[in-house]
Amino acid sequence: MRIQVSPSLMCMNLMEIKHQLEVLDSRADFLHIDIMDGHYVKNITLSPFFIEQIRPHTKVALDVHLMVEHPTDFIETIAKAGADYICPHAETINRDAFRVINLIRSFGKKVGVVLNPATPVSFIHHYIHQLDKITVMTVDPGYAGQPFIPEMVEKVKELKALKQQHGYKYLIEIDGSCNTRTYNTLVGAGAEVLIVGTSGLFNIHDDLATAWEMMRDSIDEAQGLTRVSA
Ligand SMILES: O=C(CO)C(O)[C@H](O)[C@H](O)COP(=O)(O)O
Ligand SMILES: [Co+2]
Repeated sequence: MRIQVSPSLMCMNLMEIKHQLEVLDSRADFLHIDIMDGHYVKNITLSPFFIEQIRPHTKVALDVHLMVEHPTDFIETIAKAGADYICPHAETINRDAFRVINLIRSFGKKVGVVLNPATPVSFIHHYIHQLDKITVMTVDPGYAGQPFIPEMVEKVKELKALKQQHGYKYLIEIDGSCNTRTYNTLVGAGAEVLIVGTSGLFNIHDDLATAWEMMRDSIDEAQGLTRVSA
Protein backbone atom coordinates (compact mmCIF):
# COMPACT_ATOMS: atom_id res chain seq x y z
CA MET A 1 0.00 0.00 0.00
CA ARG A 2 1.17 3.53 -0.77
CA ILE A 3 2.54 5.32 2.32
CA GLN A 4 -0.13 7.65 3.74
CA VAL A 5 0.71 11.25 4.59
CA SER A 6 -0.57 13.31 7.48
CA PRO A 7 0.43 16.99 7.54
CA SER A 8 0.89 18.46 11.01
CA LEU A 9 -1.38 21.50 11.12
CA MET A 10 0.50 23.22 13.94
CA CYS A 11 3.19 23.86 11.30
CA MET A 12 0.81 25.67 8.90
CA ASN A 13 1.19 29.33 8.09
CA LEU A 14 -1.55 30.84 10.30
CA MET A 15 -1.96 33.77 7.90
CA GLU A 16 -2.90 31.32 5.15
CA ILE A 17 -4.99 28.71 6.90
CA LYS A 18 -7.90 28.83 4.43
CA HIS A 19 -5.72 28.44 1.34
CA GLN A 20 -3.45 25.83 2.96
CA LEU A 21 -6.43 23.75 4.07
CA GLU A 22 -7.79 23.78 0.52
CA VAL A 23 -4.45 22.52 -0.79
CA LEU A 24 -4.27 19.78 1.84
CA ASP A 25 -7.91 18.76 1.51
CA SER A 26 -7.44 17.25 -1.95
CA ARG A 27 -4.11 15.61 -1.11
CA ALA A 28 -3.73 14.49 2.52
CA ASP A 29 -4.77 11.11 3.95
CA PHE A 30 -5.15 12.52 7.48
CA LEU A 31 -4.83 15.96 9.05
CA HIS A 32 -2.70 15.78 12.21
CA ILE A 33 -3.83 18.08 15.01
CA ASP A 34 -1.56 18.52 18.03
CA ILE A 35 -3.33 19.42 21.25
CA MET A 36 -1.12 20.34 24.20
CA ASP A 37 -2.08 21.48 27.69
CA GLY A 38 1.11 23.26 28.74
CA HIS A 39 1.70 20.60 31.44
CA TYR A 40 2.29 17.25 29.76
CA VAL A 41 4.50 19.21 27.40
CA LYS A 42 5.58 22.82 27.96
CA ASN A 43 3.82 24.22 24.95
CA ILE A 44 0.30 25.08 23.78
CA THR A 45 -0.74 24.77 20.17
CA LEU A 46 -4.10 23.82 18.61
CA SER A 47 -7.40 23.32 20.42
CA PRO A 48 -10.81 21.60 20.30
CA PHE A 49 -12.16 24.92 18.99
CA PHE A 50 -9.73 24.67 16.06
CA ILE A 51 -11.10 21.19 15.23
CA GLU A 52 -14.66 22.52 15.33
CA GLN A 53 -13.73 25.44 13.07
CA ILE A 54 -12.03 23.38 10.33
CA ARG A 55 -14.38 20.36 10.42
CA PRO A 56 -16.95 21.79 7.97
CA HIS A 57 -14.18 22.76 5.54
CA THR A 58 -12.49 19.40 5.02
CA LYS A 59 -13.48 15.82 4.30
CA VAL A 60 -10.08 14.45 5.35
CA ALA A 61 -9.93 12.35 8.54
CA LEU A 62 -8.98 14.51 11.52
CA ASP A 63 -6.37 12.79 13.66
CA VAL A 64 -5.91 14.29 17.11
CA HIS A 65 -2.62 13.84 18.97
CA LEU A 66 -3.37 14.49 22.63
CA MET A 67 -0.34 15.74 24.55
CA VAL A 68 -2.26 16.35 27.78
CA GLU A 69 -1.96 15.06 31.36
CA HIS A 70 -5.61 14.01 31.60
CA PRO A 71 -6.99 12.79 28.25
CA THR A 72 -10.43 11.99 29.71
CA ASP A 73 -10.96 15.73 30.31
CA PHE A 74 -10.77 16.30 26.54
CA ILE A 75 -12.13 13.21 24.77
CA GLU A 76 -15.84 14.09 24.69
CA THR A 77 -15.19 17.68 23.56
CA ILE A 78 -12.80 16.56 20.85
CA ALA A 79 -15.15 13.82 19.65
CA LYS A 80 -18.04 16.28 19.43
CA ALA A 81 -15.84 18.83 17.66
CA GLY A 82 -15.45 16.33 14.82
CA ALA A 83 -12.25 14.30 15.35
CA ASP A 84 -12.04 10.92 13.60
CA TYR A 85 -9.04 9.46 15.44
CA ILE A 86 -8.31 10.28 19.08
CA CYS A 87 -4.78 9.42 20.16
CA PRO A 88 -3.63 9.95 23.74
CA HIS A 89 -0.11 9.19 24.90
CA ALA A 90 0.26 5.68 26.32
CA GLU A 91 2.11 7.19 29.30
CA THR A 92 -1.03 9.16 30.25
CA ILE A 93 -3.59 6.34 30.08
CA ASN A 94 -2.07 3.34 31.78
CA ARG A 95 -4.04 3.96 34.99
CA ASP A 96 -7.28 3.56 33.02
CA ALA A 97 -6.32 2.42 29.53
CA PHE A 98 -9.32 0.16 28.92
CA ARG A 99 -11.77 2.79 30.17
CA VAL A 100 -10.16 5.39 27.89
CA ILE A 101 -10.28 3.08 24.85
CA ASN A 102 -13.95 2.34 25.53
CA LEU A 103 -14.72 6.03 26.02
CA ILE A 104 -13.21 6.93 22.64
CA ARG A 105 -15.10 4.07 20.97
CA SER A 106 -18.36 5.12 22.65
CA PHE A 107 -18.27 8.25 20.47
CA GLY A 108 -17.73 6.13 17.35
CA LYS A 109 -14.09 7.24 16.99
CA LYS A 110 -10.95 5.32 16.06
CA VAL A 111 -8.42 4.74 18.83
CA GLY A 112 -4.74 5.51 18.53
CA VAL A 113 -1.96 5.66 21.09
CA VAL A 114 1.29 7.57 20.91
CA LEU A 115 4.58 6.28 22.34
CA ASN A 116 7.25 8.67 23.56
CA PRO A 117 10.79 7.83 22.43
CA ALA A 118 11.64 6.41 25.87
CA THR A 119 8.48 4.27 26.09
CA PRO A 120 8.88 0.67 24.92
CA VAL A 121 6.28 -1.26 22.92
CA SER A 122 5.85 -3.64 25.89
CA PHE A 123 4.14 -0.77 27.74
CA ILE A 124 1.00 -1.24 25.60
CA HIS A 125 1.20 -5.03 25.43
CA HIS A 126 -2.18 -5.73 27.06
CA TYR A 127 -4.25 -3.57 24.72
CA ILE A 128 -2.18 -3.43 21.54
CA HIS A 129 -4.69 -5.69 19.75
CA GLN A 130 -7.45 -3.11 20.26
CA LEU A 131 -5.67 -0.21 18.58
CA ASP A 132 -6.41 1.32 15.19
CA LYS A 133 -3.15 3.25 15.06
CA ILE A 134 0.15 3.42 16.96
CA THR A 135 2.30 6.52 16.63
CA VAL A 136 6.02 6.26 17.24
CA MET A 137 7.39 9.63 18.37
CA THR A 138 10.80 10.04 16.75
CA VAL A 139 11.40 13.27 18.68
CA ASP A 140 10.45 14.07 22.28
CA PRO A 141 6.94 15.56 22.11
CA GLY A 142 6.11 19.24 22.39
CA TYR A 143 7.85 21.06 19.57
CA ALA A 144 8.39 21.07 15.83
CA GLY A 145 11.85 21.29 14.30
CA GLN A 146 13.71 18.80 16.50
CA PRO A 147 16.36 16.27 15.39
CA PHE A 148 15.36 12.68 14.57
CA ILE A 149 16.10 10.05 17.25
CA PRO A 150 17.63 7.11 15.32
CA GLU A 151 17.06 4.60 18.14
CA MET A 152 13.35 4.67 17.19
CA VAL A 153 13.90 2.71 13.98
CA GLU A 154 14.06 -0.55 15.98
CA LYS A 155 10.70 0.28 17.57
CA VAL A 156 9.09 0.68 14.15
CA LYS A 157 10.52 -2.70 13.09
CA GLU A 158 9.20 -4.29 16.28
CA LEU A 159 5.68 -2.96 15.63
CA LYS A 160 5.79 -4.22 12.06
CA ALA A 161 6.92 -7.70 13.18
CA LEU A 162 4.19 -7.89 15.85
CA LYS A 163 1.57 -6.77 13.36
CA GLN A 164 2.59 -9.46 10.86
CA GLN A 165 2.91 -12.15 13.50
CA HIS A 166 -0.48 -11.58 15.15
CA GLY A 167 -2.51 -10.02 12.37
CA TYR A 168 -3.05 -6.80 14.32
CA LYS A 169 -4.93 -4.05 12.47
CA TYR A 170 -3.11 -0.95 13.74
CA LEU A 171 -1.49 1.50 11.35
CA ILE A 172 2.15 2.29 12.14
CA GLU A 173 2.61 6.04 12.14
CA ILE A 174 5.67 8.23 12.70
CA ASP A 175 5.67 11.70 14.28
CA GLY A 176 8.78 13.87 14.33
CA SER A 177 11.33 14.90 11.74
CA CYS A 178 9.87 12.94 8.82
CA ASN A 179 11.76 14.35 5.84
CA THR A 180 14.11 13.45 2.99
CA ARG A 181 16.83 12.50 5.48
CA THR A 182 14.61 9.91 7.19
CA TYR A 183 12.02 8.65 4.63
CA ASN A 184 14.17 5.74 3.39
CA THR A 185 14.91 4.42 6.86
CA LEU A 186 11.35 4.84 8.12
CA VAL A 187 9.67 3.29 5.09
CA GLY A 188 12.19 0.43 5.12
CA ALA A 189 11.46 -0.23 8.80
CA GLY A 190 7.70 -0.50 8.29
CA ALA A 191 6.17 2.97 8.63
CA GLU A 192 2.73 3.23 7.03
CA VAL A 193 1.73 6.82 7.86
CA LEU A 194 4.20 9.71 7.95
CA ILE A 195 3.37 12.94 9.75
CA VAL A 196 5.03 15.77 7.88
CA GLY A 197 5.68 19.09 9.60
CA THR A 198 8.22 21.83 9.15
CA SER A 199 11.11 19.73 7.82
CA GLY A 200 9.09 17.46 5.54
CA LEU A 201 6.51 19.84 4.08
CA PHE A 202 5.81 23.37 5.27
CA ASN A 203 9.39 24.71 5.12
CA ILE A 204 10.55 23.07 1.90
CA HIS A 205 8.88 25.48 -0.53
CA ASP A 206 6.91 28.74 -0.25
CA ASP A 207 4.09 27.32 -2.37
CA LEU A 208 2.37 24.52 -0.44
CA ALA A 209 1.10 22.66 -3.54
CA THR A 210 4.66 22.55 -4.90
CA ALA A 211 5.99 21.48 -1.50
CA TRP A 212 3.41 18.67 -1.46
CA GLU A 213 4.57 17.38 -4.87
CA MET A 214 8.21 17.45 -3.76
CA MET A 215 7.41 15.62 -0.52
CA ARG A 216 5.14 13.04 -2.23
CA ASP A 217 7.80 12.30 -4.86
CA SER A 218 10.45 11.76 -2.17
CA ILE A 219 8.22 9.38 -0.20
CA ASP A 220 7.20 7.46 -3.32
CA GLU A 221 10.86 7.14 -4.23
CA ALA A 222 11.68 5.85 -0.75
CA GLN A 223 8.95 3.27 -1.24
CA GLY A 224 10.26 2.31 -4.68
CA LEU A 225 7.22 3.68 -6.50
CA THR A 226 7.70 5.63 -9.69
CA ARG A 227 5.49 8.42 -10.93
CA VAL A 228 2.99 7.41 -13.62
CA SER A 229 3.14 10.09 -16.29
CA ALA A 230 -0.09 11.37 -17.86
O1 LIG B 1 3.60 16.15 17.90
C1 LIG B 1 4.37 16.93 17.39
C2 LIG B 1 5.40 17.62 18.22
O2 LIG B 1 5.20 17.25 19.53
C3 LIG B 1 4.24 17.21 15.98
O3 LIG B 1 3.26 16.50 15.29
C4 LIG B 1 5.08 18.16 15.19
O4 LIG B 1 4.20 19.06 14.62
C5 LIG B 1 5.92 17.52 14.11
O5 LIG B 1 6.91 16.72 14.72
C6 LIG B 1 6.58 18.59 13.30
O6 LIG B 1 7.37 18.10 12.29
P1 LIG B 1 8.93 18.43 12.22
O7 LIG B 1 9.35 18.13 10.81
O8 LIG B 1 9.57 17.54 13.24
O9 LIG B 1 9.10 19.87 12.55
CO1 LIG C 1 1.95 15.28 16.76
